[in-house]
Amino acid sequence: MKFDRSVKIAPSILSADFANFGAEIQAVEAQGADWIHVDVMDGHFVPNITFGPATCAAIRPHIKTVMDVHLMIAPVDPYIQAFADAGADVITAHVEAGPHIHRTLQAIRATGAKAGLALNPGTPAEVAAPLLDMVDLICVMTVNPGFGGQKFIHSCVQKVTELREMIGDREVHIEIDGGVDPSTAPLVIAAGADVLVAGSAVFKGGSVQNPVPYGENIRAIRASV
Ligand SMILES: O=C(CO)[C@H](O)[C@H](O)COP(=O)(O)O
Ligand SMILES: [Fe+2]
Repeated sequence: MKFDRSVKIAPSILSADFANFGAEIQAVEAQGADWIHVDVMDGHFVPNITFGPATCAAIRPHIKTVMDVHLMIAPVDPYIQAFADAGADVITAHVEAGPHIHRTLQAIRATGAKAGLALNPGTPAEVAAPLLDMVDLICVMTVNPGFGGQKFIHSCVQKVTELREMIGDREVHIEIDGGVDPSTAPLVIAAGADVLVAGSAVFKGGSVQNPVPYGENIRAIRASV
């Protein structure tokens, strides 16, 4: 996976048809998705449950681009190798999910996957400062994690500005996750983000049988920035 700073749109399959992940992924990629964002929730770190490494392994052959796995689970460390074996290109863990984020990031990189660090809306940018040389991506949550379709929290935009400044010329992506649509995307891109996760804003109005709205929705976000 080569680093580049261009704007990337990563549809979250949290808003896809759970009985049809393979076809949904192929549809959004055909309609212009740059990465595929995969939300793993455990009903403990967040109040919702999605799926685990077996589902990730099953959908992997359908992804031609980048498999971006967002782990909303605690603990994280016992499961890192399983998600790497499932074919994740990026594995993102939350700083709030345990006491040893430094060890977690080391363990992710040791698998060969890119290491992501996610920050909840209530977590300040400064927590990332000692970790900047250990991360390939910082995921700024712009909703409280657990559900799709929530409202973007505007106070998080300032955090993106602070992180962009802290990152300097390091090759670290800033990803925005939650409530991204054509009205909020320009705010975070202007602040320095380059990866836009979007679930409801990409999948709305379309289906595997009628994927054209997926393309329209992706193009609307791209055109807005
Ligand atoms: O991590 C997530 C929720 O915890 C999802 O990636 C995020 O909410 C995307 O959904 P939407 O674009 O509908 O807000
Ligand atoms: Fe996510």
